Amino acid sequence: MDVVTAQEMYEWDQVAIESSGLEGKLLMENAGRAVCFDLEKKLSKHQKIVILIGGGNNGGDGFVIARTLLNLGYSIEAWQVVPDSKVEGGSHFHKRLLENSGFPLYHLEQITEIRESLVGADVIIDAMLGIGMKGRLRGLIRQVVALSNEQEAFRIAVDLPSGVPADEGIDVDQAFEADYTCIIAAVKISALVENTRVYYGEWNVVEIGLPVKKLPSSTRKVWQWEDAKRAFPKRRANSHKGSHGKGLIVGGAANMPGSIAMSARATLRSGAGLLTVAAPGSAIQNVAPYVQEATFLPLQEDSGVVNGQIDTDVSNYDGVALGMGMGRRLKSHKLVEDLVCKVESPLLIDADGLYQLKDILHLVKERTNPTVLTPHPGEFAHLVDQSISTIVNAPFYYSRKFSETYGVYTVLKGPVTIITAPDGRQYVDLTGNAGLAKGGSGDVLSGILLAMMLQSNSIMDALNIGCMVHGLTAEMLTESEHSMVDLLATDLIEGLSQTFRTFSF
Ligand SMILES: NC(=O)C1=CN([C@@H]2O[C@H](COP(=O)(O)OP(=O)(O)OC[C@H]3O[C@@H](n4cnc5c(N)ncnc54)[C@H](OP(=O)(O)O)[C@@H]3O)[C@@H](O)[C@H]2O)[C@@H](O)CC1
Ligand SMILES: [K+]
Repeated sequence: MDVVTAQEMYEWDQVAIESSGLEGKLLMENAGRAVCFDLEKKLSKHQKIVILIGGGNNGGDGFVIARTLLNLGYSIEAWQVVPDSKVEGGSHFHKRLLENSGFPLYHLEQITEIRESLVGADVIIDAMLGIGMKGRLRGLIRQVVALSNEQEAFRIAVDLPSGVPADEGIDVDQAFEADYTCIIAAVKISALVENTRVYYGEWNVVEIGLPVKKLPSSTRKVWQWEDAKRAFPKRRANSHKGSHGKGLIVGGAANMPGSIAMSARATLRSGAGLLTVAAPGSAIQNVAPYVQEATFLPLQEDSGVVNGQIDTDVSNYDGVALGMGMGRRLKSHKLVEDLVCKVESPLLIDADGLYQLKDILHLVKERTNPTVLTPHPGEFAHLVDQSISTIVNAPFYYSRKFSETYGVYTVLKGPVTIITAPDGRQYVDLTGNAGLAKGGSGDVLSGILLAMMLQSNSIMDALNIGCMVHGLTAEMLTESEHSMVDLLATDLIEGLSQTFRTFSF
């Protein structure tokens, strides 16, 4: 499933029209009909449905939707909310088709004319503005949006809720608050970004007949079940413990043994062949009983906190994860720097390890082996010197810029997790739920990611599968024995078995 900006969407439409001869009017017919067939599962013929139609091509879709639903016998009141002079091209063609089919079309000139209809509506469909919206909502459409939002009716948006831009990083002061959005052809970035995704409600993407083979390939995609099926590492019947990677986890502190213990147990539960945990000796005694399958390496410590370099040869490992539960004391800085320079296998850095990284990003950039950073928005904001709100409102831009600048894989965690490769390719993970918004779930994720990195030939596949496994486990557990309230990070680890059973492709 592709994720596009407004400009990319226009380019797709252009390719469709120019290279395959698909006329704009036909595309609009396809789009409108695809939306109707998707909406049929949400609508009933007893409902009073008001459809609001704007002047651009989004409005053009609206004329097709009104005509198709009327033909199907739905009770539709169609309102054109802009003057006739604004309805041009394909939209004008479909407006005439609606009228020539013998259906009424109401013209809105003042907000008071539509009040009664909106108050009495069971469903309001917004086909006023799509990817062509610019700036803040204005004029009569702004009033219509405000009045629609006050109603009890079920609100549906076509392609985008009016008032929401397609792109990220743009403030919204008012927009149609949809319960459901039927997105046309490809997910628009704003459906995945914190300040705008709330306006979409639930959403689905409909196919409209674009010539997929001719379209420029998108560098942003939603990671889906079929992707996991293709990429999930297979365990061969004749494999042994060495076939599934030898991992090292470095972190922990005497007063926080839980973090590294959870990471380690999650790594083991996710199929790693062998695991060593390097932590201050005072932490190991509390970690060991929880991960009996691991071996341990005591680190130099000072009052329960790592202090100094690592003495062991780290070239023996196939993958290293660093930082969980290590604390932010200056003493641990040397260890982080040491590992960034010495680790020749893929290196994942999380949590407190990220905190120590800001001054040594130039060393990260010099690494020739893959580096994976797994920040939440707060940690990422600290790394890139931006505010958290700037990051969460333009996460695609900032994570791509960061990954490209430092040559790292970035897993920007959140309700929507964005995974970016050093070459700028991005995948979005939509699994998981609010049950994960708890201390420890990040530690579990790091453990799963390390295990996947040990078992896969592709870091990008490993990260995407790991995020999906983590999110699906939360979903499965909250559908069965747990709720989002009580779910703990440790429950996730024990729930992994259930998820991996469904991954036995
Ligand atoms: N391209 C294709 O072939 C296909 C496109 N498709 C569909 O077309 C949509 C894109 O259509 P689009 O490009 O016509 O833009 P659109 O979203 O209708 O907006 C333009 C209108 O908005 C108005 N307006 C702008 N800002 C405003 C504001 N702040 N406040 C108020 N008004 C504002 C602007 O008015 P003006 O600025 O001219 O006064 C103009 O009237 C896309 O989302 C999808 O639904 C599908 O059918 C598949 C084929
Ligand atoms: K719309």
